[in-house]
Amino acid sequence: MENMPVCLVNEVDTVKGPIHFTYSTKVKYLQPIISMRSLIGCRCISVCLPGDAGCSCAQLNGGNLPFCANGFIVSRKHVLYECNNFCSCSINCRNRVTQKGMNLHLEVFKTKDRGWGLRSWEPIRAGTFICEYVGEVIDKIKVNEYGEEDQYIFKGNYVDEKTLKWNHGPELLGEPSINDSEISKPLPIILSSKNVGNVARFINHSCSPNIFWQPVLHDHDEREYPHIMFFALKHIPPMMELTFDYGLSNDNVGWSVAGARQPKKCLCGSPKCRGLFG
Ligand SMILES: C[S@@+](CC[C@H](N)C(=O)[O-])C[C@H]1O[C@@H](n2cnc3c(N)ncnc32)[C@H](O)[C@@H]1O
Repeated sequence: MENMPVCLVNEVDTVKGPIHFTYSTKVKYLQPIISMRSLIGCRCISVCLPGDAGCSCAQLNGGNLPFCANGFIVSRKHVLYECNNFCSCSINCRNRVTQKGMNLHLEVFKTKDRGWGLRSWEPIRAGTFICEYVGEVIDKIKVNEYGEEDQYIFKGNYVDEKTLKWNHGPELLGEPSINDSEISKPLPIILSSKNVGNVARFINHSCSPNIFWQPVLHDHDEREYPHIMFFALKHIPPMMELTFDYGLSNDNVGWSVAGARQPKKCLCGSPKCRGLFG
């Protein structure tokens, strides 16, 4: 179903594979995409160019394009707009990255103490698109019903647009971070990949993560329901586990929250481990 096959490897015990779930490359929304607000296309010929005042997609991204020519993300936004079906630019436009799907040889592997995890056969450069968090959108009203037992819930916090710096995400350019805890708000979208999901459901938490998520719109314009796309925060050697920071719901630190109602004991092994996550 993916551009590249995904391997499943267990060198730790005799378990054959994860508990059954339906693999999907598409988010299951509460309503069909066709009934959602649609994006407006740009009028660029061939490809969009950075800094083009006439490109409406660049304007939606604050006046510039969020990807460099070879597809690495160079700016983080509250929501990032890719070019879409209504744009006149070609599929080769640099502002079409995540919509093309994942392009890495990823492997789901059994960790010693944290269930299954995800890693890549190839080295990954900082800023590379990795994969989307695919799941079923959960009705906010019903989240308590789901949340209790569901370790595959994705909930995120985002930083207010006014305070979001161009290079927000300290390790992307090696600058100090701003204190998220005082200014982060919950992202409206909540996803569960318990029953329907993709490789992203196997990404474990780390207090020193090597990937981050970014909300992206490319096939509808409902800002409340962006796609959650993962990118490399730093250069990642082959076979190193891919991890993101689930955050800690109690004190709102970090960008995202996943897991059970109560924070869990963290086994990430980082020297900067906070001890708990979720
Ligand atoms: C979204 S799932 C990740 C995939 C999961 N390891 C599996 O086997 O399906 C989240 C769950 O993985 C485990 N987990 C993830 N990161 C962990 C960490 N740093 N320490 C301990 N357990 C972790 C916890 O059980 C958590 O609720």
